[in-house]
Parts: sequence; C-alpha cells; structure tokens
Amino acid sequence: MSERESRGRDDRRRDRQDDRRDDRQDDRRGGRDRRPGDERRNARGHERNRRPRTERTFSSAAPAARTRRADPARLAAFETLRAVSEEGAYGNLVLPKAVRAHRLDRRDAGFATELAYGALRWQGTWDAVLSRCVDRPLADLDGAVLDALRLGVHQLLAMRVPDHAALDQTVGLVRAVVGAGPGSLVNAVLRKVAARDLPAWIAELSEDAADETARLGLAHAHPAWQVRALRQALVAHGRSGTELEALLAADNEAPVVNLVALPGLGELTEALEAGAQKGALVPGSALSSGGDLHRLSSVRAGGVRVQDAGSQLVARALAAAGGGSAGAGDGRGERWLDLCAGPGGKAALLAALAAERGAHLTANEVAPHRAELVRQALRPVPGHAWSVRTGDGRAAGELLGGRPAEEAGYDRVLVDAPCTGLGALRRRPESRWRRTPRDLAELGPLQRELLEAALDVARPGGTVAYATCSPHAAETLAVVQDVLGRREDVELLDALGPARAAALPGALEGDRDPSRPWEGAAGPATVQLWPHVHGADAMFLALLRKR
Ligand SMILES: C[S@@+](CC[C@H](N)C(=O)[O-])C[C@H]1O[C@@H](n2cnc3c(N)ncnc32)[C@H](O)[C@@H]1O
Repeated sequence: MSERESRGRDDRRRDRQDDRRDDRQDDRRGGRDRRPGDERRNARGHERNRRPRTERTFSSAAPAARTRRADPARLAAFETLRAVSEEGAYGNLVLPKAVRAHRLDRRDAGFATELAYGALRWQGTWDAVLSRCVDRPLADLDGAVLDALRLGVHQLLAMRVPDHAALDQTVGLVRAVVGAGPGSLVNAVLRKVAARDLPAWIAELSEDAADETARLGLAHAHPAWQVRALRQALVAHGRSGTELEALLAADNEAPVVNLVALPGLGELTEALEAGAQKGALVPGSALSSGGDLHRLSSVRAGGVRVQDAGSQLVARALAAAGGGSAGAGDGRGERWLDLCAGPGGKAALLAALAAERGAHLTANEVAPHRAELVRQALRPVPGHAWSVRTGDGRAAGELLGGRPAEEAGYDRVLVDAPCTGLGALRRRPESRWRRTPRDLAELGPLQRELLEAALDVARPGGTVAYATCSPHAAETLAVVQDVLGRREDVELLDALGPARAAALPGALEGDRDPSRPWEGAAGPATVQLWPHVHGADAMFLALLRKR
C-alpha cells in the first residue's frame, strides 16, 4: 500500500471515529445548541454524509422560505474568496484573519480552510461546470453570487457535504450577504450541478476539451499553459512526463505544515510531544500536527519556525557546499549574503548556521516591508551573526564599499530569485489563476541580473546558489545556462553532493534522486525537488563557483 493510500485510509478511519464521537456527543446534548452547519461537521472539519452519493435529497422548502443565516465557517470562506477576487488579496493571508474574526473553533476552522482553499484551487474547473449550469456568461453574474456558487460547487463535488446542506447553506449565505433576490438562481444552478458527481462532470467537460493538455487542466484544475510547462519541466529535469498527473494531483493537496528547528536555537522536542512527526527530507525538521502553532513556546520564542522542507534543504545545501577562500575550512570568518531574503525563511536558517560556525550573514531585500519581516525572522539569532540591508540586489556591488571582490567579496551567496512560484501552487491556492506566461517573460531578465550581481560580489572561489520555487525550465536551467554562457569566471558545481550531505540519509536516493546530469552523465548536477516525489515545494537549486 502506498504512503498516500495508507494516509487516506487513516484519515477515513479517523473520520469514522470522529463521527461516532460526535454522534455520542449529539446524543448527550439531545441535538441542542447546534449552529448552522455544525451538526454534521466532525472534529476534522468534515461534514458527514450518511446517504450514498447517488441518492440526492434537497430541502422541499422554497429558497425564499429558507434560512437567512450564514454558517460562520462558510462565511469566513466566502469573505476569503471575495477578498481574493475583489482586492487581489492572498487567500492564505486573509483566511486566518477571517477564522479569528468569526471565532471559529478548530473543527470549523478546518472546514473553512478546506472550503476556501479548495474552491480557490479548483476555481477554473468549477467555473467550467458553472458555465454549463448558468443561463448567462459568468462575467454577467454579481461577483458575490459567483463566489458563493463556487463555494457551493466545491461542497457538492469535492467535499463530503450532504447535497441538501450544500444547497441550503449556500442559499442561506447568499440571502444573508447579498439579499433574497438571487436565492432562486443559486438554488436552481446548484441543483443542476448536483445532478452529476465529479467524474461525470469531468467526463462531460472533457468532451469539449481541445486536447489532452486542456483535459488535464480541467481534470486537475490548472491553466493549460501550466500543464504544458510542468510536463516540459519534468522532462527538462530528467524525470518522465508520465509523472505529470501525479504532480498535478499533488498541487491540489493541502500541504503539510513543516517546521524547522534553527540549529543551536530551537528544539523540536515540544512539537514532537505535541504530535508532530519527524521530517523525512532534512534534519531538524518536523511535520506539524496542525492547530495553532503559537501554543508551542518554541515557536513563540522563534527557535522553531514554519518552513517548507525544500527551502530548508536549499539553505543547508549552500552551507554544506565547498565554500570560499577566506574561511578556515569550517566557515569561521566567512561572509555570507542572502540577496533576495524577504520574508526571511532561508535567511533565518542561514543566519543560525552562520552563528554556529562563526560566519556572518548579510540579508538583503528590496521591499522595505519585507526587509522588516526579515529582521523579525532573524531576531532569535545572535545579532553579531547578521545584518539586514534594504536595497536592490542588482546594486549589491555597493556592499563592497568600493573594494574589489578579492578583498571584500562574499564566500557564499544565495539568490532565491523572485519567480512564478509554479513549484509552490499547493501553498498559494489562487496563484495558478493569477499567473500568466507574461510573468515568465518579465521575470527572466531580473533573474539573470540578480544572478550576475551575486557572482560579481562573490569572492574568487566563493559559491553562489541560484534557487527558485519554480521548476519551469525558463526560470531554472535557462537562466543558469545563459549566465554561464556569458561569463568566463564562473563554473557550475555539482549541487547533488551538498544536497545529499544536507539531507537525511537516503532521502535523495533511488527514485527520489532529484539530480539530473547537466552535461552528460558525468557532468555536475542541478537539483530539482517535486511535491509528488519529495513532499516538498518544487525548489530548484544550482550551485556555481566564481573562479
Ligand atoms: C522568492 S522570494 C525570497 C524568499 C526568501 N528567500 C525566503 O526564504 O523567505 C524573492 C524575494 O526577492 C525580492 N526581490 C524582488 N526583486 C528584488 C531585487 N531586485 N533585489 C532584491 N530582492 C528582490 C522579493 O521582494 C522577494 O521578497
């Protein structure tokens, strides 16, 4: 049985246990004190559906006679979708505030999260379904009604919410926040949606799909250009295009929250005692057991932080690489630079490693508010080991103060370049629908200029890491290849050795080997991680040495 199957089986077993416990509690309470939507939600935020999926039941009450109350969890999800569509907000920043504003307990917060993030991830597919059920272009619908419909579709097709609850609660939500007018429309549209289950809808939509790429885009809720780009990325980084569906499916899974214990500053003991599990990719990492992390004193103190395991690997691999010429071999006296540091995840880990080794990290960030986030992230690290600079990384030469790189250059430089984030789609639920191929064209020159600036300020013999949270070949291999082609003073290092040295034993071996030969089998490797293989964001890492 695969890890995912066994996890699914465990989830289902826990749901059944939750259901039985909830039933007992309901019996004890005699069904009193229920809030809308509350009675069927188990402790993991799932609503229980005791009926077979094929038997669809709806309220016989006319929409106008139904509730005008909005279930607080659904309201929190609705407000999140509104902020995303109306204000261009980030769902993962808005939802936690909405959860707090509505004082949702853990169970309702889980439901709101699954609903909001799920509806945002699946938006393209749900809009395709809705287009078949609404008698006018979706653009002509009131934006609030459209967002409510998206939430209704997500409950009907992707969550275990009973059909009548999905309908009644969506009508109630619309009546509460928009008014009674659109109630009948919402009711009629969602009844049409509920007439088929998800596989039947995908089959129907697929009939009109232009090609296999469009079909996969509908079936896995990705824009077609991203399906194409991810297939090309798999092949470019030496994996098989047959992995594409597994990769697309992984993008739609709720990511596990990873923790990092900053070396010398934090311990995972408390998190592990609270139910977290040791991470499988990098040392000093754990998979959170969920809930409010601020209940952990180690998190409040800053020694334990939330950070994707792939990001941890990138920072640790740079620290494990050959290094520069100034240090005593163990890193003492070395100068490290993080050129694009905001909001400070990798900088915090690098600074902690620098502090342990007697090195110093300069963390640079162009956006002042993000530079402030870097300062906050670095606060737990002893102050002598780091400093923060607000400035354009392309002008990093200023950091040398007019002295040559041989004298004042950096031993290790990280360029964690601004990118499309196509490797972190699971964390940013709406981003896939916002990104366009134009972003690639706009980011390309900046990525190249930042890498060149990093090389300019590296000491001869120093190591520069180029990283992205995108596997797109235009942002990864092409950038490195172009810069290598332009400069005589740079060579590509093997990134797999340092990555393996930084990872847990075996984590990057066998079919989890992320390396791909750069120039034939004997050439140095770049590293590309994948969510469906490594359970991490699709981070790319290349290491370069300045001659
Ligand atoms: C991928 S993020 C870095 C993430 C960060 N390393 C971490 O682990 O938290 C890229 C960062 O580069 C910053 N950035 C964009 N253009 C820049 C420039 N010209 N110079 C320096 N930083 C820049 C962005 O503001 C953003 O904070």
